[in-house]
Amino acid sequence: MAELEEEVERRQRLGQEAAARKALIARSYHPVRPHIYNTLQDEALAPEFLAAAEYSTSPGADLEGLLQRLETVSGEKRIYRLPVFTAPFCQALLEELEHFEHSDMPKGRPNTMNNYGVLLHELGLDEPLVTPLRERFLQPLMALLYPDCGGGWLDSHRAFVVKYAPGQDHELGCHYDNAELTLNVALGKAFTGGALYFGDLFQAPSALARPLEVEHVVGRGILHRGGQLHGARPLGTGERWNLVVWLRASAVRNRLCPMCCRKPDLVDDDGFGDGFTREEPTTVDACALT
Ligand SMILES: O=C(O)CCC(=O)C(=O)O
Ligand SMILES: [Fe+2]
Repeated sequence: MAELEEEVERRQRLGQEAAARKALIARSYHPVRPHIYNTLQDEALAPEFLAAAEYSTSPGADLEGLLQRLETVSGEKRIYRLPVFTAPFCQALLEELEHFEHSDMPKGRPNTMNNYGVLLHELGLDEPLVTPLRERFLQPLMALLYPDCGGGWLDSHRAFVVKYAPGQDHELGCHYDNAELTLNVALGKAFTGGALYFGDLFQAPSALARPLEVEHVVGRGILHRGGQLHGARPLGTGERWNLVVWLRASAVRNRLCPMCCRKPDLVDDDGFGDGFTREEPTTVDACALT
């Protein structure tokens, strides 16, 4: 019980501590690639990603048409893949993240399973990079791919970078995300191993019976439902940095918390918090299992 109480208190402090780190970083951190902090430009995005997003916003766009513009990794598990950023943008983002990692700035870690990596909102990258990525590009794509999981109702996110390297974290246990939908982009560097494995939705009876192995491809992003059980195999060689964006739809999660599967009991928090809102939920067609 004491351990549990301590964990509850730790989680209650997270929002305030993150806000304090963000303020300190904004005051004293000097980026090495300042252009990363400018508003996201189309030039940073892979042509395939731009084309898929543009198609998704065009009149008459449908799922079948979109599926011709991206790779279906598993139709049954509804896992898809497509290039997201250009190689030079991946490189610049990696250089910036590595520079920050080596700085003496305070760092909030992505979650209890990752001891390295960075929370993008603490670095000040939410407003210029992740929010436009979600609103302009991911939302139309996700609305066609996952209309039943809030894909058309995304209104917040939690974005972070996970890092695996020799002597640091090297694998990730099986889990489901605190997200309706997830984008996971392999930024680099060069590595072997580290494949993702996917089971079924976590509510399914034998959800991890026959996992599907999915190798990362540098520059490409994997799209999946947050509730799909998954983990990362051990890193072989090299260093792996991935950008993970947990996408949230308050219209879905306000009704049922995706972590505890109960009606949420809310407390105030800073920023996006965990993506819940106090507004009357919009009516969406969501399946309780997704
Ligand atoms: O290591 C990876 O690429 C997966 C990361 C992940 O699933 C997560 O952070 O939620
Ligand atoms: Fe995950």
